[in-house]
Amino acid sequence: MSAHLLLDVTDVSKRFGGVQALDSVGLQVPHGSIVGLIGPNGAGKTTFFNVITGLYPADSGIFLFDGKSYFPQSVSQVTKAGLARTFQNIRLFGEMTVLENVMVGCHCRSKAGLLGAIFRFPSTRREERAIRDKSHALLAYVGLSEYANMQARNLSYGHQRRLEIARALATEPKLLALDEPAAGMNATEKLELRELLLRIRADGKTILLIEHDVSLVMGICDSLTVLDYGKVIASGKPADVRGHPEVIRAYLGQGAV
Ligand SMILES: Nc1ncnc2c1ncn2[C@@H]1O[C@H](COP(=O)(O)OP(=O)(O)OP(=O)(O)O)[C@@H](O)[C@H]1O
Repeated sequence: MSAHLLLDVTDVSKRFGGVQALDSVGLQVPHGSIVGLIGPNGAGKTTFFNVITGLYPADSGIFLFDGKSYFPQSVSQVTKAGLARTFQNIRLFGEMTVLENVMVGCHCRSKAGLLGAIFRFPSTRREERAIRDKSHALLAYVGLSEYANMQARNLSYGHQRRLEIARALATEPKLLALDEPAAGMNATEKLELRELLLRIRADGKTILLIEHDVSLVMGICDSLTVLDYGKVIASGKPADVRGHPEVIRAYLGQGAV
């Protein structure tokens, strides 16, 4: 494994009945980069996310994260290892406030156990205050401070997507995996998202991105991997992938060249 790779997976396969959703897929994500995973509907992108984040067991595959073997067998193990994700269909706690949603993310790094929660030791209270402060800082980072006390379900769609990113960042990930973060956003929200993703990379995080917005993907990704029917059909720099005949045939179409 190359030292500059944060995520290095090879030969990942996953079958659902008669559908080979992933067929010997390999994908490498260098530290500090934004890597895009693209392809037509049903190509296997979300399945790949589900496998690397422990939602679905892979049928086979070799998984290396930050130089170590890792086995994505449960979401909590994967989060602890330093991989956080968002979902194509937003999964916030709608009845909780915006701030509380981020605090939930912080709790996976907290030390207080059940006894601390019941007896409210001074150390537990100190930790709670720190979590609250950190959550406010994260809301400021994604531009949602003014909505901290609003119920999450009342946020606009674009803001809900930003909140999901803040909650994922709260787990202190090395790798942030985003599943179609621009879906349903208007042009202004997409521009703001682009700036946010570039800032996250500039601040030293690594991003793996599924996204159908071709101009966003081409504009911010350092490299791309393209899936079609569960197989990698191309990977490389955006400019090279854009002109790849298989990618044009399967996904981009002639108009994109
Ligand atoms: N839980 C599941 N059970 C059965 N089949 C599934 C399951 N999840 C995905 N599939 C199938 O696996 C294939 C890949 O689906 P997947 O959702 O990973 O594609 P995708 O590239 O993310 O598509 P989209 O861009 O539409 O989100 C599809 O044929 C899909 O129907």
